[in-house]
Amino acid sequence: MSKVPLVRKAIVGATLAHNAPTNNPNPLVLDPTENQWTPAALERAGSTLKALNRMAKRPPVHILFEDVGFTTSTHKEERLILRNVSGEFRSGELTCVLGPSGAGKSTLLNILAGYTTKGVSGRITVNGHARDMRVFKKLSSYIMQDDLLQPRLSVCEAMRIAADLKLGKELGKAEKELIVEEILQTLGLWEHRNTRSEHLSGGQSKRLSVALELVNNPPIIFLDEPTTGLDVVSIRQLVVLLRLLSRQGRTIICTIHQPSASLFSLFDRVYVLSRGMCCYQGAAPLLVPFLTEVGQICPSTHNPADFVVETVASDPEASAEMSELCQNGKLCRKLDRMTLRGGRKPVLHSDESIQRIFVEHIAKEQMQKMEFPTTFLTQFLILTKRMFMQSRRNSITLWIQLIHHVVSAVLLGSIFLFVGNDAAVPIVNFKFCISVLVFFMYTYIMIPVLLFPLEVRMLRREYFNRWYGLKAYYAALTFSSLPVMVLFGLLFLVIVYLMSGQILEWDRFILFVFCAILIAICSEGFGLVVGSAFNATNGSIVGPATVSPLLVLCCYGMGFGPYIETRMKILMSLSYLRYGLSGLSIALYQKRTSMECHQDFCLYSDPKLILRDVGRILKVHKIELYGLEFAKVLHHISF
Ligand SMILES: Nc1ncnc2c1ncn2[C@@H]1O[C@H](COP(=O)(O)OP(=O)(O)OP(=O)(O)O)[C@@H](O)[C@H]1O
Repeated sequence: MSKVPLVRKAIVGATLAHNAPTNNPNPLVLDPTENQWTPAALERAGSTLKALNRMAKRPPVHILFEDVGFTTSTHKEERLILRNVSGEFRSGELTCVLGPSGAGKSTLLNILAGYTTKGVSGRITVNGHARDMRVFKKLSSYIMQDDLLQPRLSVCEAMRIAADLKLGKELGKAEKELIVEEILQTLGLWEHRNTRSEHLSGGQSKRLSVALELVNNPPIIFLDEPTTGLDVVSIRQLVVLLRLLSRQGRTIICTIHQPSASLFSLFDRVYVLSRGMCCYQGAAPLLVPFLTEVGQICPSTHNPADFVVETVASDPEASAEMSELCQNGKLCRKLDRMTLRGGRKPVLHSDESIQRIFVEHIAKEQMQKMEFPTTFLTQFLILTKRMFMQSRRNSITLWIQLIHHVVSAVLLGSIFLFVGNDAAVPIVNFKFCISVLVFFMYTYIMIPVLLFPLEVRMLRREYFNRWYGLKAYYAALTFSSLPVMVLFGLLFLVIVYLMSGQILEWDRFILFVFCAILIAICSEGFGLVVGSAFNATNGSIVGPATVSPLLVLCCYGMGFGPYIETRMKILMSLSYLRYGLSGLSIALYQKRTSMECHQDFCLYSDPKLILRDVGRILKVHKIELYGLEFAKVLHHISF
């Protein structure tokens, strides 16, 4: 019998037993007729995630913030986005941050999660200690509104990679498998485990985002607008799931646009923001009595969430009064006893026990001294494997690249047909070198300029949630692009080298290929810099616009090489392309016999003269060394 069915049986036995009478295979999908969070549903869901909680133990987290302000400044004005708001989010509770559009909900979440740090004032404490971002980032997960999933990976593959990166050596392979399966079962994704992420529905994608972040069992999870774009059923499933996660001792904070009345009742705590001020903080059932205190009577037929948002948005006076009454978040309306309708009680810890567990956890973290759960080498290997898998499955892109290389090679070869050994047209052969340079430059700059901005959005989530370091990511990215670059580049170069009739000597050809690949690697590094700083639209303007002057500088001096002015030489030394062009022309002309002359007189029969006159002066070995060093430096900078 295979291991997986055994594991599955062990984990979900109880769940399936519960589901049998209702014939409901997914513990979180409530019956269509079941419009409430019933004891049965809670019991079904509560029987899951046991392995995760047992194996990846984490301390509960209370987060307290006092007088948090956020100001943005432009050259024209300073804008106060958050006005000294206070509040507290506790473990075992599901909190909803409500407010009209532009109230500052995402800003508050960004600040609490540590995503925004500049321009922030106030105090944030975690379990009574000042927030230490190094520890806090390992304990928290932030699921952003526009989170993208890694394409071309199945649900199971994505989860396994997340487990390898986030759990490291903390757990063995079998335990990770168990956790992955348990989470997928709980989130109702097990039956879609072999579906690629790009084929998942909106609700399933959101659940996968949550599943990926759950792998290391973070005790605090922030979600920005997790329900955007989902239908009513998916929204309900997701909120029910979040409630289950909070019931197991986690602190879950999410912003939600207009929850329905039944959905609103699933939240333990509500935090209302308006114009950067806190207008209410406390238990969801106490919101309506609070509104009554400020003269805003919510009709019994009205959804309290809609009512409060409408009130604070349309009535600034009421909003100010509410803010004053709750002291901008300092006062929290609490239920005497946290009661759940028919469900299990949340795991609530005493403040003293939380303090003790947390201090122990910090001591353990400080002993480990590791910023990420895995070493650089492990991150590099896992990421390289993931990138190889993705590029292998992206067959259309590979075909396009292959056709691009072959067609361009045949075109270039036809233009420069058999010019390689003809002393009558030496400058034409030099132009051949420039054409090869331009091909590698544009091809390998434009790929990252167009594709990397999308990748950056995925990278942002994974890096922020401490999956891996940037060095490991860029090393894996460069390494994983090498095979395609070398293979297709070689194909291109074989075609153009033969068609243009260059001298057939192995060492010459190898040096020519080596220089061309170095140009490609440097150009890719340049493209990554542009792609990480600009979106695809701006990048496709900035990329070529930046590289064009470098191209001009690299070709300067053609025909009057020995007379290039010193200031121009200095400027030219800034262009990595110049070193590339020197390398290519040296590969073709250095130490070779005189070129064939089919006319009475050929000025450039001696290849040394060509090198001199096109500005590739004869200090050949020095140029080569500088070129390689500069290429290395440029590539490092791009890291
Ligand atoms: N970095 C920034 N620079 C300038 N203005 C900002 C910045 N960040 C946020 N704002 C402004 O702060 C206000 C609050 O933005 P925020 O995204 O937090 O609102 P929100 O409540 O999440 O709105 P929505 O529900 O529409 O997403 C908005 O007016 C926004 O324009």
